[in-house]
Amino acid sequence: MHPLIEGILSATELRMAGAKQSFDHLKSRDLVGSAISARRRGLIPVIAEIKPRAISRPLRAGEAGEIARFYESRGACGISVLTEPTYFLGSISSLEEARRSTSLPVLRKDFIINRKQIREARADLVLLIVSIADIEDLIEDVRAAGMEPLVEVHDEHELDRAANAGATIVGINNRDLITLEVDLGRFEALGPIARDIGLFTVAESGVSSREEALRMMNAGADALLIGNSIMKNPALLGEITGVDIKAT
Ligand SMILES: O=P(O)(O)OC[C@@H](O)[C@@H](O)c1c[nH]c2ccccc12
Repeated sequence: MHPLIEGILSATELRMAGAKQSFDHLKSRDLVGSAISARRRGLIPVIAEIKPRAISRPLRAGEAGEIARFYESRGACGISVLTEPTYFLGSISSLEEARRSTSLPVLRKDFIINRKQIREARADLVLLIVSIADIEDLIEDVRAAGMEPLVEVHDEHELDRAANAGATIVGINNRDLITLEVDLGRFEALGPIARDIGLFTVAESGVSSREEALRMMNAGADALLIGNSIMKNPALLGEITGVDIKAT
């Protein structure tokens, strides 16, 4: 494992020792339905990520809500919010703000390794990374809390594990968690296999143009997850989804 990821995991363990557990059971928002409706409107379905690390500073109060509303206006079908504070500069309050500010399904992006973390915040989807977590148990915990797991895989072995554990939405990460390098060929190799077994597939990481987005769609992606490029240049999102800005 990359030393950075190891550092994040130990910081997470420490933080969780004193974490609060608050939770409401409001109705969950449906990512699959939202992605399908985006496609019906002729848009590329993008889960747009709020990722403070990409701009090298934590967000100001209110900023996560503003970004979420902007993403919604540019045709996003979902919002992803990094909540990991130590390296990614994220926060639970950004997640709550983003969810309050739009009606889109919101994905909590963090390094979830225990069930306490799952009940820390209300999201619609929770990322579970096969290579770091005991997903066989955590998938059930996420569903018991009224949310849906988005299970992240990097290779065929992890994909099998996700499918056997009951995942229905999988994220195929183009970024290698050991070298942190991006290769869009990873989704092209694994996406079709995941689709063939009936999973909803999200192509994660490394997309920074309409062409690259189309490349992932041609490989069978049901949705894309994009962070860095749109945090740095938010106007890019409308180009990628294909939204008609004049109509918004
Ligand atoms: O910023 P990018 O290259 O567009 O990637 C977004 C998203 O896929 C990436 O942030 C991500 C994918 N899996 C993760 C797990 C933890 C933290 C972050 C991630």
